[in-house]
Amino acid sequence: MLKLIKNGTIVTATDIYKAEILIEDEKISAIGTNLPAHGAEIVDAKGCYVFPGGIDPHTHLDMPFGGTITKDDFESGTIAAAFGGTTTVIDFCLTNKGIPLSQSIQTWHDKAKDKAVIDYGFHLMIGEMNNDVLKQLDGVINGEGITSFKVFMAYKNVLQADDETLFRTLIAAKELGALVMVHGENGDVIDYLTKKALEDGNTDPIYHALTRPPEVEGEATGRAATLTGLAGSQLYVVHVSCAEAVKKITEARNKGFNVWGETCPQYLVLDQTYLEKPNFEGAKYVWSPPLREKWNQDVLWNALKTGQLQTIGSDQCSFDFKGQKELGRGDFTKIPNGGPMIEDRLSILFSEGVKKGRITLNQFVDITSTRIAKLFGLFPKKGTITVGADADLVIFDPNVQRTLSVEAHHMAVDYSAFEGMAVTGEPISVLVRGEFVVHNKKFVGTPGSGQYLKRAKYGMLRSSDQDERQTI
Ligand SMILES: NC(=O)NCCC(=O)O
Ligand SMILES: [Zn+2]
Ligand SMILES: [Zn+2]
Repeated sequence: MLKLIKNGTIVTATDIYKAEILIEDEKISAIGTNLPAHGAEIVDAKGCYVFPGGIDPHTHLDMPFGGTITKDDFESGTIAAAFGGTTTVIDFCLTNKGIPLSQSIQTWHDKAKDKAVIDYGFHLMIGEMNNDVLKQLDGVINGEGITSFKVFMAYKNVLQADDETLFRTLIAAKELGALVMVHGENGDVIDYLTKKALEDGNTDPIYHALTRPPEVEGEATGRAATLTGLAGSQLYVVHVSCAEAVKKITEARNKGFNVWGETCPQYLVLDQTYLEKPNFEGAKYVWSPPLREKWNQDVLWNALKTGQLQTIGSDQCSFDFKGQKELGRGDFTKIPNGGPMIEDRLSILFSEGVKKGRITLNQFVDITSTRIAKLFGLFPKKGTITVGADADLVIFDPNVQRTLSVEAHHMAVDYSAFEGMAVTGEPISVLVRGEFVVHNKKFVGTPGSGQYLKRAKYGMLRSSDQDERQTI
């Protein structure tokens, strides 16, 4: 079925212009003015921007963590993502030591395949590195098209890997063409500080933040960056929350190291005082790294503006307040770490970023979509509006005023991290490969219609699942 999007303003990472978009067989087949309709369904985007679909490089859907399992799975999570203007997620596939990687990947395929309403890929957690794991990586990259690995430097005795594992993963990634992602916090120091806090009777949610000071994020980020330079490899630091970590990334980049950084909407608009909310409500804001003193927000916005940080991920990892976050009443270390952000990523960046003059409209597209597609081997199939690209499009009204709230959102979780926040701008309709998933603010998608994405190696282009081409 043909569709013709008319009267909208197309925005890419580089251009802003008025034109029509013709969609045919899942792809953009023409862009121009006065395009022949050929019986196409006409989609009126008057007064709206047309963005490439958002790509969320950092989600945890249907993930066991903290003695429970995230509330949003691949169905509710991707529906919420679509309402927020995201058409692709890259979720973290957890692994267990000694278990074949293919088994863990299959578990993640099973979680996603009948549920996702938008397209999806996986990053693979590396918890140990040895010859047996090394042998399996060729299949992971060339078979599964998983071209990014995640190493946790925190969560001691749970997910944390040691420095040898990180270093060997960096070396392997360089040889194989993968991007290494790190959760940059010093897990050993955090482990000591949390034990000490509990011994001293400090059990409230605020101690989650006080036992993970910015220095432990800066130290781990700097260590990972140094090891990346030594290995001549490539690194992507997830969920950067503070000035200390931005500084380490900037220093590494200034030395010419291939180091990239992501921040998240929560660090841009919320601060550490949220963990002090009474009646244990601070638990709603417990995630890692923690929220920081407010002044860090200016540093993060400036880093996005100047390119010291390049992307924004949601770090969606949602737990209900009732029954899940409450597991940590009387012991903050038992509060499941994570929050619900998948739906609000674009809206917050647009409203607080573009509307307030902190970033440009083109930067907004680059930060939420294009750069992510390039770093994670999806460009130009995803991440831009061009002939031949997947017709993943967001029709976005830049003038709607609304309030973020648990009643208005579509995540399965029982609270909003951004409750009461006024934002300007809203995705009105969202298409994935030419089909509406959200149409005039109503969900019209189908669970299971989302496709698994095999991604190109680091620095390579991807036009289809089969096609990997020249270095960007
Ligand atoms: N961020 C968080 O607290 N939970 C999700 C897991 C992670 O990204 O560290
Ligand atoms: Zn993390
Ligand atoms: Zn995460």
